[in-house]
Amino acid sequence: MRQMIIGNWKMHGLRKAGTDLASAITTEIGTILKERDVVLAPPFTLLHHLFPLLSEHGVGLGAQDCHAEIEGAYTGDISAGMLADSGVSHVILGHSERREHHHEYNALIKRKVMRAREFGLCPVVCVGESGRQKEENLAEEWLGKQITECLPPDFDGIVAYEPIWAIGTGKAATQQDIESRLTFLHDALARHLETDDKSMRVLYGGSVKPEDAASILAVPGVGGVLVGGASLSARSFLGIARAGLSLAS
Ligand SMILES: O=C[C@H](O)COP(=O)(O)O
Repeated sequence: MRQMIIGNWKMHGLRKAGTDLASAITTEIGTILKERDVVLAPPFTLLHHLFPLLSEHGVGLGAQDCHAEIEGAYTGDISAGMLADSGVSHVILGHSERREHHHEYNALIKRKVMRAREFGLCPVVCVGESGRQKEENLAEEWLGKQITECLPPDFDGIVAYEPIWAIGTGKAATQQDIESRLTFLHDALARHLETDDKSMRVLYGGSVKPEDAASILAVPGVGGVLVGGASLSARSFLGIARAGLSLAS
């Protein structure tokens, strides 16, 4: 399975800075794309603007959320159809920052996942436990619930394991922690989707940096990484995207 590297810019990037960042990344992405898939998820305001550049270089365009309804009186919201119309291929759903600041819950995320599929978008569904749940040994119960409640039975998208305690803290989970959680998630997915196929892409996200990317990407079962802060610099994002690859320059 090809690994996927997604850069989630979150609420960063005015037009000039975003264009410069995307240009610096696409200029050097060619050899990386021979071995890995790369998606950039800028803020909504840059989607339409960056689509031509990214598509010309084979980089996917990701959004950071969509509404669960097709259209309607939802001031400030963006529909899955609008994303598809702007060239978006992937949409991040259920990120812990959306769950926290926009009170998103599993049943709503599931509706968004189904809507995204309806419009041909690949959902990247985030799951992850809090520090407290980890300490109290409740992580697996929580992750299992997120899998069964967020994903429809015919789910064919991507899951991103993002422990909340690792996001934006500068301290990624250990290789052992990632491996054991990913084993759990692959099993939970197979049970929920009633399949023996455990090759679904499950990404890791949470303080991934160029210096530890190779070891994270080498963990068995890791389908790639979802990168936040380090995706805001071309140098660090490219460092992560090429980590562990033996690329002829
Ligand atoms: O979507 C990305 C994750 O929230 C990780 O963010 P981070 O790399 O800044 O910790």
